[in-house]
Amino acid sequence: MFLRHPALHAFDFDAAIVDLDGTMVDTLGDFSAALGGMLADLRLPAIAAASIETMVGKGSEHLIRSVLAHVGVADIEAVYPQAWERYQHHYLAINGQHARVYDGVCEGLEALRAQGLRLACLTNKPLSFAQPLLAAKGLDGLFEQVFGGDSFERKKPDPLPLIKTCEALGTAPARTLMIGDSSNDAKAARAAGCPVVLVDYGYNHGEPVQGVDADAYLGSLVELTATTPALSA
Ligand SMILES: O=C(O)COP(=O)(O)O
Ligand SMILES: [Mg+2]
Repeated sequence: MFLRHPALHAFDFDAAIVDLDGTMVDTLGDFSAALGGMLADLRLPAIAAASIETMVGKGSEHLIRSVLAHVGVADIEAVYPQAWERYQHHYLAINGQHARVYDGVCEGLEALRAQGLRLACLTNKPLSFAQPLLAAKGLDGLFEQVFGGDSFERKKPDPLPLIKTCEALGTAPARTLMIGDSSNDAKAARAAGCPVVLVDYGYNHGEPVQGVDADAYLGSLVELTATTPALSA
């Protein structure tokens, strides 16, 4: 199939790999609630959601270490094991309750599937957080494969998770489109040889996503649908 977006006319795809946080679901409220519970349990100061937003995208371990540094913990590794245990406890208790699916996600992905693309979800979130979240938001049925930040030896921006996801789908990276919201998705895609589009409404470490090397930037996943014959032919 051909995608409608002007920058993508040259590409022909068999599958798409879709990021979760900041691309399909706005999870900042969940991150904020879980980290708030963790910090309270550790008797540490609270952190604002705006600060958390800049730290999301490289997985839970990186997020927890960044938050501990931000609130002034000197010996992060000494606190880390308990912080991770408390974070996991709180996240699983509220998973999805302070999160919402972005406009256009279901329509966009259903249209890609209707045109024959195979879909996988690849997130840096732990798989045990990702699976219940997708199910709670009614997104789980869209994907043949779901992989988390702990599914492979390394996380995005390393290309390994994308290469492994292409292998699981049985598709060539050059014919597998990465759809993400951050430099982690784009760097991983470039290194794996996958074309990549980025949404402009997610979390990119506080930086405008247009500054990241990608094939196109989207305001909504519906922009990926090939409903315009003149453009999709
Ligand atoms: O957990 C994170 O850091 C973000 O996960 P993502 O890969 O779905 O954006
Ligand atoms: Mg993301």
